[in-house]
Amino acid sequence: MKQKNVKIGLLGLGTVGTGVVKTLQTHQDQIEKRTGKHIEIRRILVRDLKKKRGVSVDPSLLTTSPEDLLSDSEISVIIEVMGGIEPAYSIIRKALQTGRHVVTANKELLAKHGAELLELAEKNGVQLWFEASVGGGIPVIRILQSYLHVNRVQSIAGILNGTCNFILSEMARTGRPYADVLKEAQALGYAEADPMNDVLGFDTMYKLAILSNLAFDIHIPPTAIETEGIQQIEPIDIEMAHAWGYVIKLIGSAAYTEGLFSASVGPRLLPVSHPLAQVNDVLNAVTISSDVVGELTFIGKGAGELPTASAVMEDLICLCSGGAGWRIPAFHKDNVQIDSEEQRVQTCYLRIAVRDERSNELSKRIEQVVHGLGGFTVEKHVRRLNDQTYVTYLIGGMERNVIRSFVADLEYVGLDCKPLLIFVEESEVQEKEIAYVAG
Ligand SMILES: NC(=O)C1=CN([C@@H]2O[C@H](COP(=O)(O)OP(=O)(O)OC[C@H]3O[C@@H](n4cnc5c(N)ncnc54)[C@H](OP(=O)(O)O)[C@@H]3O)[C@@H](O)[C@H]2O)C=CC1
Ligand SMILES: N[C@@H](CC=O)C(=O)O
Repeated sequence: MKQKNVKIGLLGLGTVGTGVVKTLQTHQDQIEKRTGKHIEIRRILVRDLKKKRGVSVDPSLLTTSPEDLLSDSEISVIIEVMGGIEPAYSIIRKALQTGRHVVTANKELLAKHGAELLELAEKNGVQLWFEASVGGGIPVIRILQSYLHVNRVQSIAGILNGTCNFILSEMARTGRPYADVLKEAQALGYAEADPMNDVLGFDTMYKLAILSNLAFDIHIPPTAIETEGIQQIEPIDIEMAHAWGYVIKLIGSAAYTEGLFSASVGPRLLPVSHPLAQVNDVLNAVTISSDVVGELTFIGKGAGELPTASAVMEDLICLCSGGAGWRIPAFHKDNVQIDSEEQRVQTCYLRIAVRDERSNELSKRIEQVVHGLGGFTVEKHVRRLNDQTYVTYLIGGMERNVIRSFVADLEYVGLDCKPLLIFVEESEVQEKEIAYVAG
């Protein structure tokens, strides 16, 4: 980038946009010293001109019309921190087509339209940067883009959603209910505009799709990733997991070997000794396993105003400094063969909640069916809470799809027992097996 004064069009002045403006206000000197450029925010697109802002900005910069940014020939970089598909997608397309570089934090947009937008950027001789789209302040995109050229990445696994990690850690620390902690995550600016994107696992799914595209040099649409959320987890699940030596985390993991890609997102029981088990609060962690360097793990704040603004600003600074020597990210168009994880034999946690008088009958039936399907009960616990009896199990020896269809049947036959199934990430249940427990 040749010009000394770089003029920015900012799309959005919410949590991340506010962090970007604050960081520019407090770090302009350092940026100038390091890049020789002066950064100026020229226009800011918002929805509501009257809204109270968390940072002081000249009100004349605010506009509700994207055209005010796109028609300003002085603007050479668009920073998109508004979220969602439309109007972000159309504005970014126009920005790239009219020769503007784009920096975005929008994981949904990248996961769904990354290949097309990167191609459009290349065609128009501009760049599209998206470090903030995964892992908040952790520079994991940069690592995949610019550090692992000689390595073949075999797998990626991690905690990729700050909101869910905050909810699960806070529930574990305080015993507070899920809905209560979700509200706090929203107030702290961690959650998406629609927090269902966080708790149903979609945000992690988008991030895992982006990482997979970059790490494995293949095209992975987000729909290829089996996804479950944390919305059904109750304090008792966290407590029982803990009693049996586990911690519950929302994990996204993907592997690519011999042309086969497999990936999933869902709550998992991690043994307390697992490296990701002690990654708490809003922290994210990503482990990349590759053939030459081995395992690399990165931990840092995965959401929030300043950590995310840091990633956006680092992209902007790289862009201003030429971004030399970095591989244009792949996002190849060829589709890849998807391998289901459903045939995997995996230990699982099963919880049912029933009215007292039915708990004995139902739990006996569950144990018999599990046994009949080749599984075995490793642990069992019965707890009375309010007007319900919670029966929790650790079950071994069954394929994912077999236990899943058994649990679906429990619901199908009208047993109002609120079943919850969570798979164990790593386990040694063959050694810990105690016996088949039947009444
Ligand atoms: N929050 C976080 O910790 C992180 C967020 N991200 C991503 O960054 C992006 C922004 O997130 P966040 O800052 O939390 O979102 P917010 O909801 O806090 O802010 C969104 C901003 O965009 C503006 N906006 C939204 N839609 C429109 C529209 N149609 N027209 C004009 N303006 C619009 C809003 O205007 P107004 O204020 O007037 O309503 C608001 O200023 C998302 O893609 C998110 O996934 C990525 C990493 C972390
Ligand atoms: N809602 C997201 C924000 C960052 O990507 C999260 O909680 O991780």
